[in-house]
Order: sequence, then C-alpha cells, then structure tokens
Amino acid sequence: MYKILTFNNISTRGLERLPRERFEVSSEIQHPDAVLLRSAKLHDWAVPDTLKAVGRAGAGVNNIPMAAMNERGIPVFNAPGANANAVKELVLAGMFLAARNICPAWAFAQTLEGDDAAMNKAAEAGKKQFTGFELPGRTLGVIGLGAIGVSVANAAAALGMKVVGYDPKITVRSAWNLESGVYRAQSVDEVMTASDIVTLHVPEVDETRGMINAARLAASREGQVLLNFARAGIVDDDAIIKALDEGRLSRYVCDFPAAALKGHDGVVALPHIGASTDEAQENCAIMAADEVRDFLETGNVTNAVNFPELILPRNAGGDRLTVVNANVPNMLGQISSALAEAGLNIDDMYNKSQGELAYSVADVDGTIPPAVIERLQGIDGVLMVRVI
Ligand SMILES: NC(=O)c1ccc[n+]([C@@H]2O[C@H](COP(=O)([O-])OP(=O)(O)OC[C@H]3O[C@@H](n4cnc5c(N)ncnc54)[C@H](O)[C@@H]3O)[C@@H](O)[C@H]2O)c1
Ligand SMILES: O=C(O)[C@H](O)COP(=O)(O)O
Repeated sequence: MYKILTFNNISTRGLERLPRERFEVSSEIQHPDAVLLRSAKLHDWAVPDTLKAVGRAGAGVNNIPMAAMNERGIPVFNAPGANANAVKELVLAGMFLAARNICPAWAFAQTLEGDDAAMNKAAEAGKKQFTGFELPGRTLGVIGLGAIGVSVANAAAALGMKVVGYDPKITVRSAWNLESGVYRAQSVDEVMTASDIVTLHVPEVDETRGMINAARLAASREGQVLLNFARAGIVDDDAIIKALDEGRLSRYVCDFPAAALKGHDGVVALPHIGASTDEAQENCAIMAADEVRDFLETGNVTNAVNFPELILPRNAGGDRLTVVNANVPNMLGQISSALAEAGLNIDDMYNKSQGELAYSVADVDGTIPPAVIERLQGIDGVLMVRVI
C-alpha cells in the first residue's frame, strides 16, 4: 500500500486515479511515499525519509525546495500544459479589462444614483473618461513561449494583434505550435520597447526573479499595459507603482495581490485564479496523479522537472531495481557489480541523466537480497534505491 499525502484540495478526478486497494490518500498521512500538492509552500516542510516522489498538480514548482529534493534523489513531477488554456483565457480577459478600462468603468457605474433617466444621463456624461483602445494592429509582447505563452501569442494573433515573442530556450514543440507570424525578439528589452501590451509567462527561478525592474520599465513604451499571470517575484512591485505614477505603465493586471499594489487605480490584482477552472484542476490532478502512480509502481518517469524522462517496459520475471545517484563516473559499474556478485543477471537496463542526477532502472532475473540493497545504498553518490 502506497501512502499519498495531499497538501491542497486536489480534484477528485485526479485522486480517483489512485485505486484505494493500492493507495491510501489523505491530508493527514504520516510517513508518505509521495505528496500531491498545488501551491502549498514546502520550503519549511521537514521532508520525511519515506518520501519518494512529489506531484505538483500545476505548472510552477517554485513552492517546492528543489535543491533538497535533488539531494535526496526525489523526482518532482508537474503537469505541463494542463492549465494553459485556463491561464490563456484569463490573460485575454486581462487584456480586454485593461484596453477598455472595464474595472474603473464598472466602479463608476456602481456609484450612479437616482432613477433610470438620471443614471443614464450621468453614465453618458461620465463615459468619456473610459475611452479605450482596440486590439487589432496593437503589439503584444510575450516573454516566455512555453505552454501558456504560445497559447496566448496564437490567440492574440487570431485577434489581429502583432505579436513579438522572446524565449531563449524555446522548445522544438513550442516552436512548432507557435503561429508563424510571431516576430522573434532577441531580448526582454526589445519586447519592452516594441510592445503596447506585455505579458509574462516565465517560471520564477533565479534568472527571472525581478526581471521586470525599474530600468526595464523606464525604457518601456509609454503607456504600456503589463500583464503578470506568471509569478509575483518576476516583477518589482515598487517599480510598477512608480511606472504607473509616471505614466510609463497605464495598467498593471496581475494574479498576485500585494501590499505595495493595494489601492492603486492602475492595478487590477486577482487572487491567483489563473488555473482555477474545473477543467484545469481536473487536468492537472489527473496528470500529476498518473505520473506519481506510474513512478511508484514501475519506476518510470514522465514530466519530472528534475529527472530525465525514462520509460522501460517491464521485463517479466524478477525484481526491478531503480537507483538515483549523483551524475558522476563509475556509478553504473558499481551498481552492476553489486548485482553480478549476488549472482543476478540484468535482463534489461536503462540509464539516463539530467543535470546533477542520474537515474537507472534495471530488471533482473531473480530476487534482490536485502544485503545487495544495503550495499547499493552504501555506494558513495547513491541517493535512492528502490526494489519494485
Ligand atoms: N497564474 C496562475 O495560476 C498560473 C498558472 C499556470 C502557470 N503559472 C506560471 O506560469 C509559468 C509558465 O507556465 P507554462 O505552463 O507556460 O510553463 P512552460 O514551462 O511551458 O513555459 C515556460 C517558458 O519560459 C521560458 N523561459 C525560461 N526562462 C526564460 C527567460 N529568462 N526569458 C524568457 N523565457 C524564459 C522557458 O524556455 C519556457 O518555454 C509557470 O512557471 C508558473 O509560474 C501561473
Ligand atoms: O503554477 C501553476 O500551475 C499555477 O500557479 C496554479 O497554481 P494553483 O494550482 O495553486 O492554482
């Protein structure tokens, strides 16, 4: 029986992928084999020795202590693309909100008093202050062309916008999916100066933290709209307020309320609802649950952010050994020697590495004795050993 600890409300459609005869799933579990979570922050969580996998039912993994997981050889799975449509739709809503001044116009309409004739008269007199602009022919800058960025770029192109994109690490898949008319910018600065509206779709990592800062905003196109449905940490909120006050930005629409932004007329801050649709929550939970289940039951890896993709069909017969180790020389030799000295033959084996980690799955022709497991665990650089 595998034990799965949940940290957030995970869609029941996802939890149904974990049959109760093989998986105990609860928010109360001690000694979990895996966790399933959304945005809960795990940075201060004491990682239990029993933990073998983390499943993030969403895209961003900045709430997970990746260095600690790497040190222990624990894969962190996520759900790439599973909530991209939900975020795209909210980004489009954010563009329309900003272009047509919908939030202040709505707030103004709420203040109207009197009978219908009086309200109508006041509405007609007041509406000129909410004159907006239309999207066709305007330039949208998209920073980060992954699942969400590509989806937003293509939707904007379909609305008749010019689209400028920047992503120095764009994948082949994203490049194939991207509308052919999207202009490829060479830098964040180029996007900032070329665009009427800029939208951010990068992960929060060291390289992107504070990416939109005072210097970049000072050089941006006058009256620009900035959309941030990625992460709060990618922008400097104080610089945003200054840029709004100076008119460099006309509106900042984001998914991340913050004290520095509160009460400013130019800010529309939503409560992190980019992925909050029934469809996205189901898609993410199903994908994360399937990935964690497959890893626990077979050792196979799909969509782990810190592990290589590795799928080895089971060679029926004996045990399956999985080993996570530091990506250094002579590890495979030591692992296969330990098996050979116990008289075990390797029927099938697959080894891959990614960054600082290497991962091996081997099907052997017998039962792996506890002494061999201990020996493997004792090899310098071995981080995790499992027999399935
Ligand atoms: N508001 C929400 O509820 C919500 C929902 C989903 C995702 N997100 C956030 O959006 C981010 C993107 O999601 P996604 O599904 O598109 O992820 P993704 O991994 O498919 O795409 C991210 C893209 O950013 C690119 N990138 C990385 N560093 C960059 C840099 N310095 N400059 C330009 N591009 C860079 C990558 O190459 C990749 O193509 C997530 O990491 C998450 O933080 C927020
Ligand atoms: O990175 C993500 O997928 C989003 O920020 C969604 O977070 P949530 O699952 O907490 O809504």
